[in-house]
Amino acid sequence: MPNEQIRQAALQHQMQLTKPPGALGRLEEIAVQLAALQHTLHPCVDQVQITIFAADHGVATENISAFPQSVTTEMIKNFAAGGAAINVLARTLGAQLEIINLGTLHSTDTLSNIKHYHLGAGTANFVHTAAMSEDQLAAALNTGRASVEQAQANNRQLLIAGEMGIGNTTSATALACLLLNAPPAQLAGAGSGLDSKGISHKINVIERALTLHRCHTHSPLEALRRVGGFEIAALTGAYIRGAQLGLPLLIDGFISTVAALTAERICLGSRNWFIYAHQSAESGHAHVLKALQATPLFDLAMRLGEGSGAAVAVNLLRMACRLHNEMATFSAAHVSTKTQ
Ligand SMILES: O=C(O)c1ccc[n+]([C@@H]2O[C@H](COP(=O)([O-])O)[C@@H](O)[C@H]2O)c1
Ligand SMILES: Cc1cc2nc[nH]c2cc1C
Repeated sequence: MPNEQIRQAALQHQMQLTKPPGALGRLEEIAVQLAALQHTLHPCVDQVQITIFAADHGVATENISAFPQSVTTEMIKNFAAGGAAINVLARTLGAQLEIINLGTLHSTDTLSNIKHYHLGAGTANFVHTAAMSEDQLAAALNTGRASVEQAQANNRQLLIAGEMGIGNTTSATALACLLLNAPPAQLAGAGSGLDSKGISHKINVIERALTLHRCHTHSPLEALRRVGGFEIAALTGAYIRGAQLGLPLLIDGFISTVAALTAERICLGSRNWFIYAHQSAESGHAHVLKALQATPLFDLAMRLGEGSGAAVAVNLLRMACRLHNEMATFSAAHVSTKTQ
């Protein structure tokens, strides 16, 4: 559990800093939350791990994305070459970046700076059958779990687990519909760029899938197996393990938040370790955040994924920590707050 005594002490410390109490708004909340999560009065997020899980989705053959499935593989090559948004952000932050391919249609095996776990050439098309077998689900969850254990062994202070996979907003939407008992029309959005006709078709595809799976889905794990993706399961495993190990987890956009909700449903209390970076432009994100009682830090109308919104939030967290740790107290600065 987050340390309640430290949380109270950190709150007290904020009250003594040379500013009107509360004047640094959510920066104060962040510092206090990180203090409680890290069990220290001096929170710090200098050492950041960013892990991106990538995979393909069988449901992409239903024409539910603005981009062809081959883009997943092409983007993994781009990650390997250092040219994607998350590469730039990770370099800016001095963060460790790890890319894990869990199973794509086309092989990326020749790329030496990518980790490969070939669970299949993407998931099965969940309009017709379960997306994953029991073994594939277990392997994907384990991959996420192992990546977090390695991050902890490397003394990382903050984890960002992100994703890349053409079609994964359809998978994440179907999963959120099952977990929240919500209709697809409420949660489905444009993903990487569908127009309104494309969104209507996407809703129809998800409705057909839910008709097949709903009555067989009696647990969040089974929902994940039936309509999830390899990378969404890896994210879920990473979030559960991060919470178990007591590592603060910075959550990115729509797909990441659906995985965070899945983690919370599988392992109650996981969400105590989540910090929500941003409100994605993907329309279903607001609903999923609400279900987690989450208020993200900012809304920049981003909808990229690959952990990018979370990466943008890191410097806010760092500034919150430094303000908490380095500002003078009223007594140290000899500032009297007594009115005449
Ligand atoms: O993170 C988000 O909120 C987000 C919203 C829309 C799209 N994406 C990214 O776009 C891809 C999925 O879009 P789509 O339309 O193919 O389902 C996938 O690689 C995600 O990382 C991500
Ligand atoms: C080009 C592109 C880059 C991405 N990064 C994460 N999701 C993505 C989707 C597309 C289409």
